[in-house]
Amino acid sequence: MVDLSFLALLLLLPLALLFLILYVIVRPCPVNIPIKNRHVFITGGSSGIGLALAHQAATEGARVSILARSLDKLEEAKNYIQLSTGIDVSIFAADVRDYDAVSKAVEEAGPIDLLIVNQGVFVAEELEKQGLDEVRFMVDVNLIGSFNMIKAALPEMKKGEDRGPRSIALMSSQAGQVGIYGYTAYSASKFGLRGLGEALQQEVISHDIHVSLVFPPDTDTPGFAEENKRRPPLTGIIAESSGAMKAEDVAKRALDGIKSASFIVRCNFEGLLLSIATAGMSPQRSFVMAFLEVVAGGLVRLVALCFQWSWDLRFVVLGIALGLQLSVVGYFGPSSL
Ligand SMILES: NC(=O)C1=CN([C@@H]2O[C@H](COP(=O)(O)OP(=O)(O)OC[C@H]3O[C@@H](n4cnc5c(N)ncnc54)[C@H](OP(=O)(O)O)[C@@H]3O)[C@@H](O)[C@H]2O)C=CC1
Ligand SMILES: CCCCCCCCCCCCCCCC(=O)[C@@H](N)CO
Repeated sequence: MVDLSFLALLLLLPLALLFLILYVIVRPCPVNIPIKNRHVFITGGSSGIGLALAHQAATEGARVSILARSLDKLEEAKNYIQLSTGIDVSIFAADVRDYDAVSKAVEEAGPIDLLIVNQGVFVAEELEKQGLDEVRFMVDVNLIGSFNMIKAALPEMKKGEDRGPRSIALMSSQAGQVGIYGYTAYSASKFGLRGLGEALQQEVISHDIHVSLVFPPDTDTPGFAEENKRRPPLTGIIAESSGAMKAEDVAKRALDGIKSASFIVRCNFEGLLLSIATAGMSPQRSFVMAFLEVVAGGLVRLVALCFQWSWDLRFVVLGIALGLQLSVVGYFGPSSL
Protein backbone atom coordinates (compact mmCIF):
# COMPACT_ATOMS: atom_id res chain seq x y z
CA MET A 1 0.00 0.00 0.00
CA VAL A 2 1.28 3.46 -0.97
CA ASP A 3 1.58 5.86 1.90
CA LEU A 4 -1.12 8.52 1.33
CA SER A 5 0.71 11.23 3.23
CA PHE A 6 3.72 10.64 0.98
CA LEU A 7 1.52 11.12 -2.10
CA ALA A 8 0.02 14.29 -0.66
CA LEU A 9 3.50 15.60 0.04
CA LEU A 10 4.56 14.81 -3.52
CA LEU A 11 1.66 16.90 -4.80
CA LEU A 12 1.89 19.72 -2.30
CA LEU A 13 5.62 20.24 -2.47
CA PRO A 14 5.74 21.52 -6.08
CA LEU A 15 2.70 23.73 -5.39
CA ALA A 16 4.33 25.16 -2.27
CA LEU A 17 7.53 25.74 -4.23
CA LEU A 18 5.58 27.50 -6.99
CA PHE A 19 3.84 29.65 -4.37
CA LEU A 20 7.22 30.58 -2.92
CA ILE A 21 8.73 31.43 -6.31
CA LEU A 22 5.75 33.62 -7.19
CA TYR A 23 5.91 35.31 -3.80
CA VAL A 24 9.49 36.31 -4.60
CA ILE A 25 9.14 37.29 -8.27
CA VAL A 26 5.68 38.87 -8.47
CA ARG A 27 6.39 42.59 -8.55
CA PRO A 28 5.69 45.49 -8.07
CA CYS A 29 4.62 45.11 -4.44
CA PRO A 30 0.98 45.75 -3.53
CA VAL A 31 0.24 49.40 -2.80
CA ASN A 32 -2.76 51.29 -1.48
CA ILE A 33 -3.82 54.48 -3.22
CA PRO A 34 -5.88 56.54 -0.78
CA ILE A 35 -8.67 58.71 -2.18
CA LYS A 36 -9.88 60.59 0.89
CA ASN A 37 -9.04 64.29 0.52
CA ARG A 38 -7.43 63.61 -2.85
CA HIS A 39 -8.35 64.93 -6.29
CA VAL A 40 -10.19 62.39 -8.47
CA PHE A 41 -10.76 63.51 -12.08
CA ILE A 42 -13.31 61.43 -14.01
CA THR A 43 -14.04 61.76 -17.73
CA GLY A 44 -17.55 60.81 -18.79
CA GLY A 45 -18.51 61.52 -15.16
CA SER A 46 -21.95 62.91 -16.01
CA SER A 47 -23.66 59.60 -16.81
CA GLY A 48 -23.74 55.86 -16.12
CA ILE A 49 -20.58 54.24 -14.74
CA GLY A 50 -18.68 57.57 -14.61
CA LEU A 51 -21.43 59.24 -12.60
CA ALA A 52 -21.58 56.26 -10.22
CA LEU A 53 -17.78 56.49 -9.84
CA ALA A 54 -17.97 60.23 -9.11
CA HIS A 55 -20.68 59.64 -6.53
CA GLN A 56 -18.73 56.81 -4.88
CA ALA A 57 -15.51 58.84 -4.80
CA ALA A 58 -17.34 61.81 -3.25
CA THR A 59 -18.90 59.48 -0.65
CA GLU A 60 -15.39 58.34 0.25
CA GLY A 61 -14.30 61.92 0.84
CA ALA A 62 -12.46 62.73 -2.40
CA ARG A 63 -12.43 66.08 -4.19
CA VAL A 64 -14.14 65.23 -7.47
CA SER A 65 -13.91 66.78 -10.95
CA ILE A 66 -15.94 65.48 -13.88
CA LEU A 67 -15.53 66.16 -17.59
CA ALA A 68 -17.97 65.52 -20.45
CA ARG A 69 -19.40 67.36 -23.47
CA SER A 70 -22.89 68.38 -22.37
CA LEU A 71 -22.94 71.15 -19.76
CA ASP A 72 -26.56 70.40 -18.88
CA LYS A 73 -25.80 66.79 -17.99
CA LEU A 74 -22.71 67.91 -16.03
CA GLU A 75 -24.77 70.35 -13.97
CA GLU A 76 -27.41 67.74 -13.32
CA ALA A 77 -24.72 65.31 -12.13
CA LYS A 78 -23.09 67.97 -9.95
CA ASN A 79 -26.42 68.76 -8.25
CA TYR A 80 -27.20 65.09 -7.70
CA ILE A 81 -23.82 64.40 -6.09
CA GLN A 82 -23.91 67.57 -4.02
CA LEU A 83 -27.41 66.84 -2.74
CA SER A 84 -26.65 63.27 -1.71
CA THR A 85 -23.11 63.70 -0.35
CA GLY A 86 -22.77 67.39 0.47
CA ILE A 87 -19.51 67.41 -1.52
CA ASP A 88 -18.83 70.08 -4.13
CA VAL A 89 -18.01 68.79 -7.61
CA SER A 90 -16.07 70.71 -10.28
CA ILE A 91 -17.41 70.34 -13.80
CA PHE A 92 -15.64 70.78 -17.14
CA ALA A 93 -17.42 70.83 -20.49
CA ALA A 94 -15.00 69.53 -23.11
CA ASP A 95 -14.78 66.92 -25.84
CA VAL A 96 -11.94 64.44 -25.23
CA ARG A 97 -11.21 64.58 -28.97
CA ASP A 98 -10.17 68.22 -28.58
CA TYR A 99 -6.67 68.22 -27.00
CA ASP A 100 -6.61 71.98 -26.35
CA ALA A 101 -9.99 71.93 -24.59
CA VAL A 102 -8.93 68.95 -22.47
CA SER A 103 -5.60 70.61 -21.56
CA LYS A 104 -7.39 73.75 -20.46
CA ALA A 105 -9.78 71.75 -18.27
CA VAL A 106 -6.91 69.82 -16.65
CA GLU A 107 -5.04 73.05 -15.96
CA GLU A 108 -8.10 74.67 -14.38
CA ALA A 109 -8.90 71.58 -12.31
CA GLY A 110 -5.47 71.57 -10.60
CA PRO A 111 -3.12 68.65 -9.79
CA ILE A 112 -4.80 65.26 -10.22
CA ASP A 113 -4.16 62.29 -7.90
CA LEU A 114 -6.45 59.76 -9.57
CA LEU A 115 -7.28 60.15 -13.24
CA ILE A 116 -10.15 57.90 -14.35
CA VAL A 117 -10.44 57.89 -18.14
CA ASN A 118 -13.95 56.51 -18.47
CA GLN A 119 -15.63 58.28 -21.40
CA GLY A 120 -16.77 55.94 -24.13
CA VAL A 121 -19.16 55.55 -27.03
CA PHE A 122 -20.48 52.32 -28.50
CA VAL A 123 -22.60 51.45 -31.50
CA ALA A 124 -22.89 47.71 -32.12
CA GLU A 125 -23.19 46.77 -35.77
CA GLU A 126 -21.59 44.36 -38.24
CA LEU A 127 -18.54 46.00 -39.84
CA GLU A 128 -19.97 45.50 -43.31
CA LYS A 129 -22.99 47.62 -42.39
CA GLN A 130 -21.24 50.10 -40.11
CA GLY A 131 -20.11 53.35 -41.69
CA LEU A 132 -16.43 54.28 -41.38
CA ASP A 133 -17.57 57.52 -39.75
CA GLU A 134 -18.94 55.46 -36.84
CA VAL A 135 -15.78 53.32 -36.71
CA ARG A 136 -13.68 56.48 -36.52
CA PHE A 137 -16.03 57.97 -33.91
CA MET A 138 -15.48 55.04 -31.53
CA VAL A 139 -11.72 54.90 -32.06
CA ASP A 140 -11.42 58.69 -31.69
CA VAL A 141 -13.46 59.03 -28.49
CA ASN A 142 -12.48 55.76 -26.78
CA LEU A 143 -8.80 55.48 -27.75
CA ILE A 144 -7.44 58.78 -29.09
CA GLY A 145 -9.54 60.69 -26.53
CA SER A 146 -7.85 58.65 -23.79
CA PHE A 147 -4.42 59.55 -25.20
CA ASN A 148 -5.45 63.22 -25.16
CA MET A 149 -6.52 63.05 -21.51
CA ILE A 150 -3.40 61.23 -20.37
CA LYS A 151 -1.04 63.47 -22.36
CA ALA A 152 -2.72 66.53 -20.85
CA ALA A 153 -2.61 65.29 -17.25
CA LEU A 154 0.67 63.34 -17.12
CA PRO A 155 3.29 66.13 -16.79
CA GLU A 156 1.60 67.56 -13.67
CA MET A 157 0.82 64.10 -12.25
CA LYS A 158 4.48 63.10 -12.56
CA LYS A 159 5.51 66.07 -10.42
CA GLY A 160 3.27 64.96 -7.55
CA GLU A 161 5.63 62.47 -5.92
CA ASP A 162 5.33 64.19 -2.53
CA ARG A 163 1.57 63.58 -2.61
CA GLY A 164 1.96 59.77 -2.48
CA PRO A 165 0.95 57.12 -5.02
CA ARG A 166 -1.26 58.26 -7.90
CA SER A 167 -3.36 56.37 -10.40
CA ILE A 168 -4.32 56.41 -14.06
CA ALA A 169 -7.31 54.14 -14.65
CA LEU A 170 -8.74 53.27 -18.06
CA MET A 171 -12.31 52.06 -18.56
CA SER A 172 -12.13 49.16 -20.97
CA SER A 173 -14.86 46.49 -21.29
CA GLN A 174 -15.04 42.69 -21.37
CA ALA A 175 -15.28 43.38 -25.12
CA GLY A 176 -11.68 44.59 -24.65
CA GLN A 177 -10.69 41.08 -23.51
CA VAL A 178 -12.55 39.08 -26.15
CA GLY A 179 -13.70 40.22 -29.58
CA ILE A 180 -17.48 40.11 -29.87
CA TYR A 181 -19.75 39.94 -32.95
CA GLY A 182 -20.89 43.49 -33.81
CA TYR A 183 -18.03 45.11 -31.88
CA THR A 184 -15.18 45.23 -34.43
CA ALA A 185 -14.57 48.95 -33.89
CA TYR A 186 -15.55 49.02 -30.23
CA SER A 187 -13.43 45.98 -29.35
CA ALA A 188 -10.51 47.41 -31.32
CA SER A 189 -10.72 50.66 -29.36
CA LYS A 190 -10.91 48.80 -26.04
CA PHE A 191 -8.12 46.31 -26.88
CA GLY A 192 -6.10 49.40 -27.80
CA LEU A 193 -6.46 50.71 -24.26
CA ARG A 194 -4.79 47.55 -22.97
CA GLY A 195 -1.69 48.11 -25.08
CA LEU A 196 -1.65 51.73 -24.01
CA GLY A 197 -2.00 50.74 -20.37
CA GLU A 198 0.66 48.01 -20.38
CA ALA A 199 3.24 50.24 -22.03
CA LEU A 200 2.34 53.31 -19.97
CA GLN A 201 2.69 51.38 -16.70
CA GLN A 202 6.36 50.74 -17.49
CA GLU A 203 6.90 54.42 -18.26
CA VAL A 204 5.32 55.81 -15.08
CA ILE A 205 6.01 53.21 -12.37
CA SER A 206 9.20 55.00 -11.31
CA HIS A 207 7.06 58.06 -10.56
CA ASP A 208 4.80 56.04 -8.25
CA ILE A 209 1.94 56.26 -10.76
CA HIS A 210 -0.11 53.06 -11.07
CA VAL A 211 -2.15 52.09 -14.11
CA SER A 212 -5.42 50.16 -13.85
CA LEU A 213 -7.63 48.75 -16.59
CA VAL A 214 -11.27 48.10 -15.70
CA PHE A 215 -13.23 45.41 -17.58
CA PRO A 216 -17.00 45.62 -16.94
CA PRO A 217 -19.66 43.37 -18.50
CA ASP A 218 -22.95 44.82 -19.85
CA THR A 219 -23.93 47.52 -17.38
CA ASP A 220 -27.28 49.22 -16.91
CA THR A 221 -26.56 52.84 -17.97
CA PRO A 222 -28.18 55.46 -20.25
CA GLY A 223 -25.52 54.64 -22.86
CA PHE A 224 -26.36 50.93 -22.69
CA ALA A 225 -30.12 51.60 -23.00
CA GLU A 226 -29.39 53.58 -26.16
CA GLU A 227 -27.07 50.87 -27.55
CA ASN A 228 -29.65 48.16 -26.90
CA LYS A 229 -32.18 49.77 -29.22
CA ARG A 230 -30.23 48.58 -32.24
CA ARG A 231 -27.76 45.97 -31.01
CA PRO A 232 -27.66 42.93 -33.35
CA PRO A 233 -29.29 39.87 -31.68
CA LEU A 234 -26.03 37.89 -31.83
CA THR A 235 -24.14 40.65 -30.01
CA GLY A 236 -26.71 40.48 -27.22
CA ILE A 237 -26.68 36.68 -27.05
CA ILE A 238 -22.89 36.54 -26.75
CA ALA A 239 -22.62 39.47 -24.34
CA GLU A 240 -25.17 37.74 -22.11
CA SER A 241 -22.59 34.99 -21.47
CA SER A 242 -21.43 37.40 -18.77
CA GLY A 243 -23.94 38.56 -16.15
CA ALA A 244 -25.13 42.17 -16.47
CA MET A 245 -24.41 44.59 -13.63
CA LYS A 246 -25.65 47.84 -12.13
CA ALA A 247 -23.53 50.95 -12.62
CA GLU A 248 -23.14 51.39 -8.84
CA ASP A 249 -21.77 47.86 -8.43
CA VAL A 250 -19.32 48.31 -11.33
CA ALA A 251 -18.21 51.64 -9.83
CA LYS A 252 -17.61 50.05 -6.44
CA ARG A 253 -15.56 47.18 -7.91
CA ALA A 254 -13.68 49.61 -10.12
CA LEU A 255 -12.80 51.99 -7.31
CA ASP A 256 -11.71 49.16 -4.99
CA GLY A 257 -9.47 47.80 -7.76
CA ILE A 258 -8.04 51.23 -8.51
CA LYS A 259 -7.34 51.91 -4.80
CA SER A 260 -5.44 48.65 -4.51
CA ALA A 261 -3.56 49.53 -7.72
CA SER A 262 -4.59 46.30 -9.47
CA PHE A 263 -3.55 46.41 -13.11
CA ILE A 264 -6.49 44.28 -14.24
CA VAL A 265 -9.73 45.13 -12.47
CA ARG A 266 -12.47 42.53 -12.95
CA CYS A 267 -16.10 43.08 -12.02
CA ASN A 268 -17.83 39.66 -11.87
CA PHE A 269 -17.09 35.93 -11.89
CA GLU A 270 -16.91 35.74 -15.69
CA GLY A 271 -14.47 38.65 -15.42
CA LEU A 272 -12.27 36.52 -13.15
CA LEU A 273 -12.23 33.74 -15.78
CA LEU A 274 -11.52 36.27 -18.55
CA SER A 275 -8.67 37.84 -16.59
CA ILE A 276 -7.04 34.41 -16.18
CA ALA A 277 -7.68 33.46 -19.83
CA THR A 278 -6.13 36.73 -21.06
CA ALA A 279 -3.40 37.25 -18.45
CA GLY A 280 -0.80 37.46 -21.23
CA MET A 281 2.16 39.66 -20.24
CA SER A 282 0.23 42.04 -18.01
CA PRO A 283 1.72 43.18 -14.72
CA GLN A 284 0.45 41.31 -11.67
CA ARG A 285 0.90 42.45 -8.06
CA SER A 286 -0.98 39.68 -6.34
CA PHE A 287 0.97 36.44 -6.02
CA VAL A 288 -2.27 34.65 -5.21
CA MET A 289 -3.73 35.74 -8.57
CA ALA A 290 -0.43 34.86 -10.25
CA PHE A 291 -0.67 31.39 -8.66
CA LEU A 292 -4.22 31.01 -10.03
CA GLU A 293 -3.09 32.13 -13.48
CA VAL A 294 -0.30 29.56 -13.56
CA VAL A 295 -2.21 26.64 -12.05
CA ALA A 296 -5.68 27.23 -13.56
CA GLY A 297 -4.53 28.69 -16.91
CA GLY A 298 -4.94 25.46 -18.90
CA LEU A 299 -8.31 24.64 -17.44
CA VAL A 300 -9.62 28.15 -18.06
CA ARG A 301 -8.47 27.87 -21.68
CA LEU A 302 -10.64 24.77 -21.92
CA VAL A 303 -13.60 26.73 -20.53
CA ALA A 304 -12.88 29.50 -23.06
CA LEU A 305 -12.90 26.97 -25.92
CA CYS A 306 -16.24 25.62 -24.66
CA PHE A 307 -17.65 29.15 -24.77
CA GLN A 308 -16.31 29.63 -28.31
CA TRP A 309 -17.91 26.33 -29.29
CA SER A 310 -21.28 27.33 -27.87
CA TRP A 311 -21.07 30.74 -29.60
CA ASP A 312 -20.22 29.04 -32.93
CA LEU A 313 -23.25 26.78 -32.47
CA ARG A 314 -25.42 29.85 -32.15
CA PHE A 315 -23.93 31.30 -35.35
CA VAL A 316 -24.78 28.05 -37.13
CA VAL A 317 -28.31 27.82 -35.73
CA LEU A 318 -29.01 31.45 -36.55
CA GLY A 319 -27.29 31.00 -39.93
CA ILE A 320 -29.53 28.05 -40.82
CA ALA A 321 -32.59 29.91 -39.54
CA LEU A 322 -31.74 32.81 -41.82
CA GLY A 323 -30.83 30.50 -44.69
CA LEU A 324 -27.19 31.60 -44.70
CA GLN A 325 -25.31 28.58 -46.02
CA LEU A 326 -21.98 30.33 -45.54
CA SER A 327 -22.00 30.07 -41.76
CA VAL A 328 -22.30 26.28 -42.05
CA VAL A 329 -19.24 26.22 -44.33
CA GLY A 330 -17.32 28.24 -41.74
CA TYR A 331 -18.24 25.87 -38.96
CA PHE A 332 -17.87 22.41 -40.44
CA GLY A 333 -15.39 23.20 -43.21
CA PRO A 334 -16.08 22.90 -46.97
CA SER A 335 -15.46 19.13 -46.99
CA SER A 336 -18.60 18.45 -44.99
CA LEU A 337 -20.87 19.89 -47.65
N1 LIG B 1 -22.65 50.26 -20.16
C1 LIG B 1 -22.00 49.17 -20.53
O1 LIG B 1 -22.60 48.13 -20.84
C2 LIG B 1 -20.52 49.16 -20.51
C3 LIG B 1 -19.76 50.30 -20.61
N2 LIG B 1 -18.39 50.23 -20.63
C4 LIG B 1 -17.57 51.43 -20.76
O2 LIG B 1 -17.80 52.27 -19.64
C5 LIG B 1 -17.68 53.63 -20.01
C6 LIG B 1 -18.93 54.39 -19.60
O3 LIG B 1 -20.04 53.82 -20.23
P1 LIG B 1 -21.55 54.18 -19.82
O4 LIG B 1 -21.57 54.69 -18.45
O5 LIG B 1 -22.37 53.04 -20.21
O6 LIG B 1 -21.82 55.36 -20.88
P2 LIG B 1 -22.86 56.58 -20.91
O7 LIG B 1 -23.20 56.77 -22.35
O8 LIG B 1 -23.97 56.37 -19.95
O9 LIG B 1 -21.94 57.79 -20.45
C7 LIG B 1 -20.86 58.17 -21.23
C8 LIG B 1 -20.19 59.38 -20.63
O10 LIG B 1 -19.09 59.77 -21.47
C9 LIG B 1 -19.27 61.13 -21.89
N3 LIG B 1 -18.71 61.30 -23.23
C10 LIG B 1 -19.09 60.67 -24.37
N4 LIG B 1 -18.37 61.11 -25.41
C11 LIG B 1 -17.52 62.05 -24.93
C12 LIG B 1 -16.54 62.88 -25.52
N5 LIG B 1 -16.29 62.84 -26.82
N6 LIG B 1 -15.85 63.73 -24.73
C13 LIG B 1 -16.10 63.78 -23.41
N7 LIG B 1 -17.01 63.03 -22.79
C14 LIG B 1 -17.72 62.17 -23.54
C15 LIG B 1 -20.79 61.34 -21.83
O11 LIG B 1 -21.17 62.70 -21.70
P3 LIG B 1 -21.49 63.63 -22.99
O12 LIG B 1 -22.32 62.80 -23.93
O13 LIG B 1 -22.19 64.82 -22.46
O14 LIG B 1 -20.14 63.95 -23.56
C16 LIG B 1 -21.10 60.58 -20.55
O15 LIG B 1 -20.77 61.34 -19.41
C17 LIG B 1 -17.42 53.63 -21.52
O16 LIG B 1 -16.05 53.75 -21.75
C18 LIG B 1 -17.93 52.27 -21.97
O17 LIG B 1 -17.29 51.84 -23.13
C19 LIG B 1 -17.74 49.04 -20.53
C20 LIG B 1 -18.44 47.87 -20.42
C21 LIG B 1 -19.88 47.84 -20.41
C1 LIG C 1 -12.65 31.96 -20.03
C2 LIG C 1 -14.08 31.92 -20.06
C3 LIG C 1 -14.73 33.23 -20.13
C4 LIG C 1 -16.20 33.12 -20.10
C5 LIG C 1 -16.97 34.37 -20.13
C6 LIG C 1 -17.01 35.04 -21.46
C7 LIG C 1 -17.99 36.13 -21.46
C8 LIG C 1 -17.73 37.14 -22.53
C9 LIG C 1 -18.80 38.15 -22.54
C10 LIG C 1 -18.35 39.45 -23.09
C11 LIG C 1 -19.31 40.52 -22.77
C12 LIG C 1 -18.98 41.79 -23.45
C13 LIG C 1 -19.87 42.89 -22.93
C14 LIG C 1 -19.51 44.19 -23.53
C15 LIG C 1 -20.22 45.29 -22.83
C16 LIG C 1 -19.96 46.59 -23.45
O1 LIG C 1 -18.89 47.11 -23.39
C17 LIG C 1 -21.10 47.15 -24.19
N1 LIG C 1 -22.32 47.07 -23.46
C18 LIG C 1 -20.86 48.54 -24.59
O2 LIG C 1 -20.93 49.34 -23.51
